Amino acid sequence: MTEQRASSALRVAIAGLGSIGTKIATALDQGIEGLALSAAAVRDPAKHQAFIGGLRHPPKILPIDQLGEVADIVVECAPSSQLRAIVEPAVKRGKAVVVVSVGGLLDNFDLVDLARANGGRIIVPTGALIGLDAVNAAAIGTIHSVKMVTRKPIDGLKGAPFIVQNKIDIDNLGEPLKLFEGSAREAAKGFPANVNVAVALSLAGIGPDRTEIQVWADPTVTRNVHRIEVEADSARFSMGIENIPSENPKTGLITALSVIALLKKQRATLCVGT
Ligand SMILES: NC(=O)C1=CN([C@@H]2O[C@H](COP(=O)(O)OP(=O)(O)OC[C@H]3O[C@@H](n4cnc5c(N)ncnc54)[C@H](O)[C@@H]3O)[C@@H](O)[C@H]2O)C=CC1
Ligand SMILES: O=C([O-])CC(=O)C(=O)O
Repeated sequence: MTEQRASSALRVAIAGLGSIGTKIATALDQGIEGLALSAAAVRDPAKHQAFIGGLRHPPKILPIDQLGEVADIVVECAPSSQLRAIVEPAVKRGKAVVVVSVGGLLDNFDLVDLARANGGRIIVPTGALIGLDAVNAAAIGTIHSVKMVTRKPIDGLKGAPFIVQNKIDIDNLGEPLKLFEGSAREAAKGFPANVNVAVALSLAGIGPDRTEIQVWADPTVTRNVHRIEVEADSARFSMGIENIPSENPKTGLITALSVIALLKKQRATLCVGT
């Protein structure tokens, strides 16, 4: 990147260098047109020293609430418990925040008003899902129903609050077990690290209370499988995706790629898809 291009580059900061964050940091470090990695926040700097030192242009390491001071776009990819601490200071400064822990937005929806009041933005990527462009388009008309069925391997569901609180033994399942059926809002409470996709789907369409979801623990699958049916006045469509888990078994590999694709669009001359 020339000096002139570097100085006009959009500065991106990453909150959380886990499964998703490290892939985004690597992509930015390798070069995305018009973007530069300016900073990152980590919980335990010693643990990330080797990764950060291995980057061509190591970013500054800052506390999560300071990322908006050195970035135009902050990418949130930490646990949802950290969402507010990351998003609030950034949108107060009028910055854009890409939120992947989108389930956490439901209990912090005032952040959207805060962003609006300060000229900030909250951007939810398609993430581990598919087809939010079509859902957005259908929502311009009338969507009658959105139904989603999620199946995950046992490792991808372990520790979910719904399973722990209801003392459900999923370790010895011989066949698929339906754990939950209800709204995306309720699902996000019971499975905060599993159904961000359902919340993203709901925000693109008819909201978290009307979007219906089933969550299955399925010992017969090796991928995170999501199937969606949308019934609208413009179209009826079915979508499905079978995500290969990343090193975090709860998180599909495609999630980080979705954010990288979104970042690429920020300065791309040719943009395809909404
Ligand atoms: N929207 C979507 O489609 C999807 C969203 N997700 C969500 O994305 C988020 C990130 O997922 P992964 O990268 O797989 O998680 P991960 O557990 O691999 O990484 C999270 C990172 O955040 C770090 N962290 C925790 N507290 C921190 C703090 N106070 N300051 C800085 N860093 C901190 C952790 O040390 C860890 O490195 C999760 O909330 C997950 O549920 C996951 C998959 C799909
Ligand atoms: O990666 C997936 O398949 C979906 C996921 O974890 C989430 O929505 O949080």
